[in-house]
This record gives sequence, structure tokens and C-alpha cells, in this order.
Amino acid sequence: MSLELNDVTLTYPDGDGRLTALDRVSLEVPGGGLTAVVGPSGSGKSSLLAVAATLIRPDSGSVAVDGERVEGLAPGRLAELRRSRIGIVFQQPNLLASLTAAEQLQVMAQISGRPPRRARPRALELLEAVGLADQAERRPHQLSGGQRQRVNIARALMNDPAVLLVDEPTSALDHERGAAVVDLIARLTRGQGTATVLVTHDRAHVGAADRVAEVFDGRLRLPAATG
Ligand SMILES: Nc1ncnc2c1ncn2[C@@H]1O[C@H](COP(=O)(O)OP(=O)(O)OP(=O)(O)O)[C@@H](O)[C@H]1O
Repeated sequence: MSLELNDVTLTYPDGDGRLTALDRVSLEVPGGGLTAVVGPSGSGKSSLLAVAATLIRPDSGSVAVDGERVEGLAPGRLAELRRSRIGIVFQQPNLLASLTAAEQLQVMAQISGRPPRRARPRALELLEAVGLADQAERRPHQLSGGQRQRVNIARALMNDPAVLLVDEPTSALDHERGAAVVDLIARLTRGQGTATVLVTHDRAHVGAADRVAEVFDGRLRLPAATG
């Protein structure tokens, strides 16, 4: 399991010209590794995540998910790769109001055409891993903000992704709950073996990461690996 970005450049239309959102960015995240990406607003963090998620195709450079290069894949195969190999955690949990916590996870298996028989035990196992074993039958309005975010994280792991991409998971949480969510992501990364990228504004939360990458004006600065 791994994620690899190699010399990725991404531009957006900007008036008569182009704005460079990512400037020759290279990043390699091994399975079981957590890389935190920090940087000021507008520096390119979300663009980096969108390229890694294969949601945006860069102007140049390559992306490999679990060893598979995504350029040149047919749209159907790309969608399949995204569904089966990539888990995404957005800022807001976006849970379905009418479903219980367990059902939020089970529905992911259904979308991917996985056997429903195995979905329920896996959902319960993941809810236990995020500390919500006793909340499986609750609906979103019966859960706290932190608990909803934990369901969101468990849901992203439901299809056993190789790559886990997490965008500002703590923005709706107070400091303590935010730190607990980042610790949880670090633990799950090691336990499930995912190659994880965590985008955050909050430097206070990066302690749990194996590596902290800084983005500034579309350029990525990577310190030597520490762990
Ligand atoms: N769809 C788009 N069209 C044009 N320009 C865009 C688009 N999306 C982002 N940008 C620009 O690209 C640059 C990088 O934006 P990006 O959203 O990746 O930054 P960010 O670091 O995630 O910011 P924030 O922390 O505020 O979310 C910014 O200058 C932004 O204005």
C-alpha cells in the first residue's frame, strides 16, 4: 500500500493566464505512514489532496495509488480504483440523517458491490476501532460532533483502502477532541497499513504524524523522515 506523487504540476485558469496551484510536487507515502501537510490558506493543500484522490488530473507529473499509475486509466477504471483503493475524509462528516452509524458504513460496502453478509461485522469492527462500539445503532443527531467525525473516519476505511486522505478533520472540533481525532487517525494508519495524508491548519495536531510536509505557494517542502 502506498501513494506516490511525482513531479506534479497543477494550474487553474486565472484571468488571461494560469495560476500554479502545485509546482513540481513530489511526495511518497508508504503504507502505515502518516504524512501531515500544513501550509497557509491558498498554498495548495486541498489541490494536493484532490490530485492524490484522482479527482483532479494534474497538468503534468504522475500519481500512483498502491503502485498503479492513474494517468491514462479509462474513466471507469479510475472510478473503480478510487472506490476500492482510496478513502477520503472530508472536513464535514456528511452523514446520512436517516441511517445508524453502522448503516453509514454498510452502505459503502453496498455501493462497491461487496457481499452484504460481511459488511455488518466489518462495520461493527471498525466502529469498535474508533471507540464507538456502543453507538452503532445511533443516528447522526444522537451523536456528538467528535463521534460523527469518528463515524466519518471509520466509513472511509470500510473498503480497506490503500490510501487514506484526510482534509482538516478537526475544524469543527475543540482542541482536545481535535487532538484525539488525529491520534486516532495515526493509530488506524498503523493498524490498517494505509498510506495516509492529513491536511491540517493546526500545527498543534501534527505531533502524531511520522512526517510533516509544508506547502507554500504550491511548493512542497519535506523534511527528512523522522520515524
Ligand atoms: N477551481 C479553482 N479555480 C481557480 N483557482 C483555484 C481553484 N481552486 C483553488 N484555486 C487557487 O489555487 C490555489 C491553491 O488553493 P487550495 O484550495 O489548494 O489551497 P489550500 O491550501 O487548500 O487553502 P485553504 O487552507 O484556504 O483551504 C489558491 O490560490 C486558490 O485560489
